[in-house]
Amino acid sequence: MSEIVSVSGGPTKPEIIAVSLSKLGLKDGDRFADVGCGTGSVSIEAARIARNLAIYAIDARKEALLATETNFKNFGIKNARVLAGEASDILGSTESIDSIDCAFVGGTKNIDSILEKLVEKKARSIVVNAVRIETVVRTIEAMKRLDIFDEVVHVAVSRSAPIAGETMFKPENPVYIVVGKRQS
Ligand SMILES: C[S@@+](CC[C@H](N)C(=O)[O-])C[C@H]1O[C@@H](n2cnc3c(N)ncnc32)[C@H](O)[C@@H]1O
Repeated sequence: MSEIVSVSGGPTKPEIIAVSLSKLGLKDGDRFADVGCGTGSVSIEAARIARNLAIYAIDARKEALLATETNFKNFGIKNARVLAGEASDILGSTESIDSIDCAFVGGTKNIDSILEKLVEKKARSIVVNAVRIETVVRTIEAMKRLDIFDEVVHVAVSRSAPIAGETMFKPENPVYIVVGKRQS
């Protein structure tokens, strides 16, 4: 089994990916956008849940794109396009992507614009991960303006760690999972 190549900010912790993808509700054949893909770990897990996904992995950082390409190759991810640049520009262009069914947003720079573009692309389900409270509030407000706000889940995970031959728990940074659904 390959080890995932990491970059700063990623990979997203597996427990956070699990809750995020369960909220997303992927279906076989969906067009899935991994916005701010970092290492691509969310796309890799998404491809285990749903068959024949068309994956659009987007990041503005060169090192993230290189890690995603390596990880996709090592984990046998097919039918994926790795797109370089500002997500709101890429999602706004009809040349790169004509429609999206579900989107995971792990990179929240320009979140208002990203959400607008995902709604224009007819996304039925959007999940945003945020650690800063200001980003959480901005995301909720933008989703309410766009009439897609569903819920926020605050996830706090503690992981076992050895101590003097026994076991203690160390807390991970809490993450807010903000969920948007198309009303219809
Ligand atoms: C926290 S990391 C994502 C981690 C990723 N989910 C993983 O599992 O590796 C956030 C990433 O989003 C990217 N990013 C943030 N805002 C962006 C934007 N507006 N457009 C493109 N990339 C963005 C950053 O470059 C960074 O690589």
